[in-house]
Amino acid sequence: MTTRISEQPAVAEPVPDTAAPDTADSPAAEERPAPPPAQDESAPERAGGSEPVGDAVFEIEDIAVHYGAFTAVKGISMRVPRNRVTAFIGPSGCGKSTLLRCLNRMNDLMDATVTGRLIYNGEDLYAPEVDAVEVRRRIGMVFQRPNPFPQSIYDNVAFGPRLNGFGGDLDRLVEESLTRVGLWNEVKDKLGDSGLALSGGQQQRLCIARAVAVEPDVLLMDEPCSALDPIATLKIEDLIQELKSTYSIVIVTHNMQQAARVSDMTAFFSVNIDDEKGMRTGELIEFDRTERIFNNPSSRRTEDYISGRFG
Ligand SMILES: Nc1ncnc2c1ncn2[C@@H]1O[C@H](COP(=O)(O)OP(=O)(O)OP(=O)(O)O)[C@@H](O)[C@H]1O
Repeated sequence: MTTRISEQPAVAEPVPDTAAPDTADSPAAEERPAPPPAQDESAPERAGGSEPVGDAVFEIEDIAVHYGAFTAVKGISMRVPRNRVTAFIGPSGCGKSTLLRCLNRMNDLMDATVTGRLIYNGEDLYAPEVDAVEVRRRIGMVFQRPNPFPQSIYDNVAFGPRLNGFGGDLDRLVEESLTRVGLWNEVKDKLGDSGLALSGGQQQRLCIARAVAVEPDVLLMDEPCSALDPIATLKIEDLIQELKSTYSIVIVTHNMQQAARVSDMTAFFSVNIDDEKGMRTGELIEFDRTERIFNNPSSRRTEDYISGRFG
């Protein structure tokens, strides 16, 4: 049974690196051929809008996000399936990261107003009694740039559990978390070394280990490979495939091949330009199985974007 977030004790969450610059995805990663899309018959069909989806971790209902007078996205309705990888793709500025940040109330930390309804495990994520800090523990986030704390590898992973008052075997939890992300063998003899001394790819896996150490329900990833080389990117993509048996994952990516490789469902967003008001507002164009989005999209706008006719 799902624990209600409004019943959870308050804990703190790792500090995000929201100032990370955009970097292009690795060209070599782009060149790797996409594997045949998964034929997962249990994946929901047509999960956008009001269409039913088997088991949704998030039900997004007519969400809009405003930064002051500027409306960044509006009219977003979709149901994000549990224990699947859902990719957000679309041109720069269409609001992918903005929507992602709604899913763990990270937008609360910015000057953003969220309207509409966002249901997480059957509960209104924005209800007054919901503790936003607890939300960010249960819904972890990984950022573009690896952002380990300037502490030891061990302490990076132990940080969240310690804050939560974890009373179990911390050494074991650290080992399990690092094993989960395929980092244990690489770091087991230098757990006291700084997390900042690791390579970029190792740092990103350390950040994922830090996120999973507090046993979240959902992992949000905002272009997690954009600062990594092709080998490190491949490791993170493999890791995402492994983690989805335990977590629901939502990933923002500029890399369409990456979306095709790692995700079960893909949401394509675009920008609606109102020249009269000078407004550029993001909107959801299509949300469907990844296979369908890439092979047989319903919308011409999706097709144009996928085929590179519009960027
Ligand atoms: N903190 C903020 N304050 C004001 N405006 C913002 C803020 N964050 C994003 N925006 C604006 O909201 C719109 C959507 O931005 P967002 O970063 O969500 O898009 P995106 O699709 O993730 O873009 P990209 O692919 O370039 O990262 C943009 O016009 C952006 O300038």
